[in-house]
Amino acid sequence: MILGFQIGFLEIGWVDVFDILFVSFFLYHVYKLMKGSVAIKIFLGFLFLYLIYLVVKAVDMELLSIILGQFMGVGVIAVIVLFQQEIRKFLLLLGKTTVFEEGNILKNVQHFFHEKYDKNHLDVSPIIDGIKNMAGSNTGALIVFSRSSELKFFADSGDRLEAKISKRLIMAIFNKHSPLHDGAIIINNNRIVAARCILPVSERDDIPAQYGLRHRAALGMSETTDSLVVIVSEETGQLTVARGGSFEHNLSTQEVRARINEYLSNLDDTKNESLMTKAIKPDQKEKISKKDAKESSKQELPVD
Ligand SMILES: Nc1ncnc2c1ncn2[C@@H]1O[C@H](COP(=O)(O)OP(=O)(O)OP(=O)(O)O)[C@@H](O)[C@H]1O
Repeated sequence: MILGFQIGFLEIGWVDVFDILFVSFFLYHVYKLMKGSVAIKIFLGFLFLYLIYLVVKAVDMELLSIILGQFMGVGVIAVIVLFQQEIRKFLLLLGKTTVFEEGNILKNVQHFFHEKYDKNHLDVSPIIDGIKNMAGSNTGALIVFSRSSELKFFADSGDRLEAKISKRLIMAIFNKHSPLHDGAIIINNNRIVAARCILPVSERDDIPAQYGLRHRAALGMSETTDSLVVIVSEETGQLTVARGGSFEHNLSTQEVRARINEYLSNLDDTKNESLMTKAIKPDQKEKISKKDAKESSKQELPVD
């Protein structure tokens, strides 16, 4: 061992320091992933059992340490089964922060040759116009923006469209009588990739009761993927953005436009924390009335 320093009888090497730092970093990220979900309670239960096991082993309580030892032996399998959702999220998180992310290598090459390359070339205006109209008429909508991949897994859960974006198409999809209105649309690379997509539902237990499945699905999608999800509430016409496992509620269409543009231009990577400061709080129960939503839509630019 490369000796670093000594505290009393403890010899601490630099490798130990890195080991401790790495484990702290790992545990912190595991905690962040699980925060607010039921899994954190199971995780703490496991941790508690493991600590008891260590104590029991240290004081040589044979019978108990054999029983707990058996339990710890199958612990890895139990952990994989119990935490499959979290492990999936963690691996996705690892994947999306590496150069191997889908499209990432290509993007970097394009960046290298064309500094001003705009990744998505997305004109947000028709989408914002559609959102404005849907908010005014209390038409529920779920719109997923993805800057890096077409989210194939989720796109395949719905109906492939590969359609050019237009305000009328978006409104037609989410029209209550449309066979495509249920679920989410996915937008990537300046096209509507798919409609009627099923998103993963967040398991967080601190989401206020007034937010139903549409909001849960948006939050779940933002937890598991690097996407930005816009929700138009059918009940209130209120606009919400979900990103990185947080909500921003009660946004104006201009604010939604800004969030989408920031997301697509990558600016929010560094500002994401500050943008998402309005994470859901139990007391955040204000709802925009139908009238307010209509008035706010009138203040926006006229739609074509
Ligand atoms: N897993 C899912 N993936 C995609 N869309 C979903 C999912 N679950 C529900 N939805 C959509 O949400 C709709 C139900 O919304 P619900 O009223 O429960 O949500 P809400 O959050 O209260 O929204 P609203 O404010 O619009 O009422 C469904 O009709 C469906 O279109």
